[in-house]
Amino acid sequence: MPNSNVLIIESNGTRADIITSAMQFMGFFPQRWDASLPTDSMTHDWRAVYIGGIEDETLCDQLLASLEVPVEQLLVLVGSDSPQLERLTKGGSSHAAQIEVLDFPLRYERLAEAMRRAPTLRTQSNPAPLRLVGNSTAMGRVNALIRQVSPFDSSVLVLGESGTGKEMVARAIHDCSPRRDKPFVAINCGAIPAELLESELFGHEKGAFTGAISTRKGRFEMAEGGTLFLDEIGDMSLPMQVKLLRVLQERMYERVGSNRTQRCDVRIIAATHRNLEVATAEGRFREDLYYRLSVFPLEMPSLREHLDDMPELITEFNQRLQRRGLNSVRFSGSAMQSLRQHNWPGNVRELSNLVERLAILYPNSEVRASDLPEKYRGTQPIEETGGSVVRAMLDGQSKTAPAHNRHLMDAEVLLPEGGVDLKDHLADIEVGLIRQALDITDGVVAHAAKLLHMQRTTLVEKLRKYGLQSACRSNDPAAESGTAVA
Ligand SMILES: Nc1ncnc2c1ncn2[C@@H]1O[C@H](COP(=O)(O)OP(=O)(O)OP(=O)(O)O)[C@@H](O)[C@H]1O
Repeated sequence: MPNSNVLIIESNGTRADIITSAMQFMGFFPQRWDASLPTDSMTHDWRAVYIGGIEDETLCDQLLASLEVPVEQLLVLVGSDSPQLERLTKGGSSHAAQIEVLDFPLRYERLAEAMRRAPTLRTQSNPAPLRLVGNSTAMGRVNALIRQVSPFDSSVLVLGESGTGKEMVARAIHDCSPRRDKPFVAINCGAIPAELLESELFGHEKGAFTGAISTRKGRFEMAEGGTLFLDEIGDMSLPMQVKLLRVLQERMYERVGSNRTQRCDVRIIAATHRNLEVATAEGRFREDLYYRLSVFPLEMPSLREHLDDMPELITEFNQRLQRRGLNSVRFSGSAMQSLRQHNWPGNVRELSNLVERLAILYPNSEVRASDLPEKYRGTQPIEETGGSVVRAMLDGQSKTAPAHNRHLMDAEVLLPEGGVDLKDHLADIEVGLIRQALDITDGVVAHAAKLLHMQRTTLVEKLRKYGLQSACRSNDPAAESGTAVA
């Protein structure tokens, strides 16, 4: 299995089956170790190894060594009754990196939590890293700042609305820095309950608190030599802020339950969508910590401020979909015009989600303005005016459009600032009006044709051209593709 990323070393067949299925369910690619496998068939993109019933210490160490993954990049899961448990958790094995102990019967949530601790691998076989896209002036400024700050160890504070790419920037800084071959570890300070955050950040000793069944490394230790990304720092509790400040000042910390002080060499990049100056003024964020973190502030533009990057961002998201084996999607000129008018409160993440949604609805096809979900259709004057005229006609039960209303339609057509692809735009209007006519006439093609002042046969042709047969009544012959209707 060339894509295997979790190695299962377990002599008990039932146990091996359980772990393998759970890993597959979580989207990993487990491979069961088999003594008959040549060792070189096992050099893959390993992320974790499960060690269960294996008696032979030397073989266990040899297997770990053969994985060819730097120790700090490997999660070692050990069965609580494994013959290797004591040796591994006491640090007797020179290979053990991050260790998680699993009890049986296995609980899915426990396994999922343990797997979330698997450090991101940075091996040559890793999938292509995500690209930070953008040639606009605003993104050009961001890229220049990334290049300027990367070579140094200064703390960076990335500010900006949700979904603007703050985490991507943090990764980009790490990837351009001399620490690039060391781990990049991210933690969302807002998502972890305050009482657990300390042990998440600094680790804990076995027995430090109820549930601390084994010694565990914290994120600082996992990021040693590399970069620690503290997301949503503005949500950190005040007592935790004090502890973090001490690490930033002294570069030292203790695991929870230990009085042994550990030194750390970690670059800090923090991010928040909150206004930390206001939080500081209101006493919710320590001023001294704020100044420590914001040595180099980097403000991310909202998507509204770099709309020119939208085509390139869409191309990037399509490529990401294709890498996941999904379809891509195209946008017509008028659909792009509509998207430019949207406010994008969720920023680039919202755009990425929209592209994925439309790629599922319109696989490998072109999305027109009228196909967009309603809130993205913007204020395309032509379509909206057309729609309101037809609705007004029907509200008044009139079958013909008064001349002054037609004039009103013409009067409200405004040429967008950047010009318009006229053919495309007119097709959009046509599709929009046909859809509305069918809607109003309950899909009866003859009635819709009358409303549109055209021959029924002409409308049937258009329905075929635009693939709108499904909008007709199912017993209307026009609904059947390829049916010639006189
Ligand atoms: N310039 C960009 N180029 C390519 N992808 C981007 C860019 N900016 C954001 N993205 C994508 O948008 C999504 C959100 O980005 P990211 O998680 O970095 O945002 P964030 O600001 O950290 O969000 P939050 O504040 O919610 O944590 C991700 O899928 C990311 O890959």
